[in-house]
Amino acid sequence: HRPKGFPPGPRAVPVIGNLLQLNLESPLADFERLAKRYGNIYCIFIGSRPWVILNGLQAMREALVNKAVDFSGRPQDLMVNHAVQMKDHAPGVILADYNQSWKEQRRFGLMTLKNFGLGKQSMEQRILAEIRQITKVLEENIGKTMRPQMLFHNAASNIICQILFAKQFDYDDKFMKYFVSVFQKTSKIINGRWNMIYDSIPMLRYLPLPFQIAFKLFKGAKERHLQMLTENKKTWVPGKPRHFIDCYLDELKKRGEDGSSFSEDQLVAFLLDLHFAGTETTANTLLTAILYLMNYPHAQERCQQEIDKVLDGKDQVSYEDRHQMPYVQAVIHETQRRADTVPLSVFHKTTKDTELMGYSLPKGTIVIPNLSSVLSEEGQWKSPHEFNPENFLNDQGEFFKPEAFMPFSIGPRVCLGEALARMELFLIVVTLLRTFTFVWPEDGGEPDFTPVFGTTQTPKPYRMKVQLRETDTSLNQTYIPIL
Ligand code: HEM
Repeated sequence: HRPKGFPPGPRAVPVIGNLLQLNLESPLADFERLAKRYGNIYCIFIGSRPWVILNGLQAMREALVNKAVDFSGRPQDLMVNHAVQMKDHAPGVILADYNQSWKEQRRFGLMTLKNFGLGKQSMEQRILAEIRQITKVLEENIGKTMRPQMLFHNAASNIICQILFAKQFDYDDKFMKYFVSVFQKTSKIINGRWNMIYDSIPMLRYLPLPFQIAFKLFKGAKERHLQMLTENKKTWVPGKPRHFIDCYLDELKKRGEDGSSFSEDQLVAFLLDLHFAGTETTANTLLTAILYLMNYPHAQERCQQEIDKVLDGKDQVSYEDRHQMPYVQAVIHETQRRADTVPLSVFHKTTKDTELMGYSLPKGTIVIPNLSSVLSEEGQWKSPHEFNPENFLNDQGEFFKPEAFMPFSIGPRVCLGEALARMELFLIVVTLLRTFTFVWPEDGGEPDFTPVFGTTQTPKPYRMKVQLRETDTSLNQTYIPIL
């Protein structure tokens, strides 16, 4: 049943709604087709429930920024809630509804991440430490062809683990491998065929279908995070925080029983949120970066020239150097645009009866920001459908960021880890390109740039050839024969 004044959409059938009209492997092409037919706001039915899809910059800005309060809720009764949320009073931050508790947790999370950027053991140092591990693995593979999937997942996971637990794991560590695998698997189950089926047909929820796997995996992940918390509590010294857990425990102690939203259950939920969101997103963006750099060797070479010029005589890159590297910045942003890492954002919900571009949306309507549609929207980009760093360069060759660049979403729910993610992408890409050249193997076949759909999209698995750059003399000694 379509409420009065509701956005238009395809006719739905009872019980399953529009389910059979969507390609459940990836609904993105269907969403684009429906936008052409019905406009930038339309509605589909998943089961008996309407989902309103927002497309294009204008609708996104109108809802998420101009009417931010009305559109910043989160649905509470979808498969993802049932899978991730073990306790009602501890929703964490990603899936928390728009309320005081979410505000407190989010503010604390932002502050804590920011404070890690200060002091001696700054965020930048932590990332650079991880880059040394990546470089070691790549050095072992010079002249060889390797699959980089695990490497970048391990590295991204390790950076967030340094913040959460002050731990940098070896790449064959069991704890780390467990989480990387949980995140890879669940990211595909919680957005795709299985969540749509679960959310459409409640009757099927108890059958042994793949969504049960997601439930089990998240439960296991939470148990391990709880273990981490229990262990760290034994050595916690109030007022001397070593990592995120300690900061949270300090806050909890400070607040006492003040009725705020802080609790150990919330902390465990927060750890999972940051660990998950911090691993899959950055890893898949990096994988996309290498995929494009290999297949656009001129772009790779131009980055290397810029890097060599700016870093001449320096030991290592610093995040400040980005201001002198407009082309590298453009390439990284273009990679993010093409990676389209979180295509449908995290689902939103209206917090009250509201209106959007002439349509009425009752309180509690599920709203899906189709970020993917903005990242390739015609009229917003010089080359909307191709890889072209010029999308981010003006006529003077200076870096600029078009308004339609929103891989982190916009508005009050904008990605909490944006600053960290951008720092990671810059430091990692620059350091790797300074030392290595990445080459698409001769027997690599035609590259396929279409990502595999999920909450986070993944480039199709590929192989890369690692070459040491000729300019790096320290590792590239020439043999001089003795006469
Ligand atoms: C390239 C990397 C990343 C991308 C593309 C990305 C993208 C996104 C998007 C699209 C959202 C949903 C925003 C919305 O609901 O409108 C989000 C939320 C979030 N992200 Fe990220 N993210 C990235 C990295 C990270 C990292 C490294 C962290 C952890 C430190 C993180 C933590 C979060 C959290 C906690 C939220 C929930 C915010 C809230 O609901 O208030 N993300 N991210």
